[in-house]
Amino acid sequence: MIKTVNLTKTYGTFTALKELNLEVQKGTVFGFVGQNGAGKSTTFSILSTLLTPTSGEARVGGFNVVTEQKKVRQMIGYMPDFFGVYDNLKTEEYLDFYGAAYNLSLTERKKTIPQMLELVNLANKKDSYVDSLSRGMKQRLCLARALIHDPEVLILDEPASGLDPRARVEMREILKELKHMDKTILISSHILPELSEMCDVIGIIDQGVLKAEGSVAAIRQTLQADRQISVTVHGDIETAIAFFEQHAKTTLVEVQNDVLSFGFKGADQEQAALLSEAIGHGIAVLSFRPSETNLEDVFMELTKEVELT
Ligand SMILES: Nc1ncnc2c1ncn2[C@@H]1O[C@H](COP(=O)(O)OP(=O)(O)OP(=O)(O)O)[C@@H](O)[C@H]1O
Repeated sequence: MIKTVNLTKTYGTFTALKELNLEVQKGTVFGFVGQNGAGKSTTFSILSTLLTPTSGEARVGGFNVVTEQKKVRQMIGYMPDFFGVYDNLKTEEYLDFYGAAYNLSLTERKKTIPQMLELVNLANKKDSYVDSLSRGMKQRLCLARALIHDPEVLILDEPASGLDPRARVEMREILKELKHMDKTILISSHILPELSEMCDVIGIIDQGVLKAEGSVAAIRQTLQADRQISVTVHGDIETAIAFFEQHAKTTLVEVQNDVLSFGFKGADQEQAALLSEAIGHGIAVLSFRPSETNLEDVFMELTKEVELT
């Protein structure tokens, strides 16, 4: 549904986005994670046809975002990170205005607008002025606006930013509903747990470069992030210390209260092999426990790498 090939955007000598290659399948919820300035909004603006790439290509539903803008715009609903609302309009009028802008007939608007207001939990606010709405409500109204022409693809730039925890939960529930409606959703955030829960695939971007892409579990595995392994043995701990110290994939072996721990860099398979080797060496392993790498650690690991280069 969405494909970018070597997508690049430069501002003068500054590269905001560097050779981004993305592929998002229909019906997928894709989470774009990165710190401020990583290049998320730049990517979303290009996909929404609002910004022209310097080089490379981007397609939505097979249509080129530069040469087939009209077709792309019909396919997407875009919710920018900063949005303006027309304060002197009532919510229903506001959606009517956008519906008309998308060439929906009066009959279509009369049918669609109540459905959209229902979907974003604003049915009881249809006669309220936009400026009387809370931030969370305004954000949901903008989501309804992005949905007014029933687009197949939704591009949501930090839809939960600035919302209190309750409003975030509400937003998340609406997005779950949209997922069930088989929309393809691209959503950005710098808050990882929020995305990991509701996205099928996550892409981590840093300084314009896509550092990793895949399911949360796959990202952890591909990165082979350093993990900490704790081992307890029955009997001779000295042999175990010597074994783990000489092993090529372990670092910083230490013992505390009869628990041996060390750093380990390797994939799951190699970790399993290490345990077999230890047993093969006659070490009576009682427990062998790797620490859980959470998404936050993965993210920190990735961005640390970039700072070092
Ligand atoms: N018009 C512009 N001129 C020059 N630099 C720009 C312009 N727009 C964006 N940038 C720079 O490009 C980089 C990427 O910005 P972008 O807005 O895509 O980041 P982001 O990941 O969306 O961050 P945020 O979460 O803060 O919105 C930033 O360093 C930003 O300062």
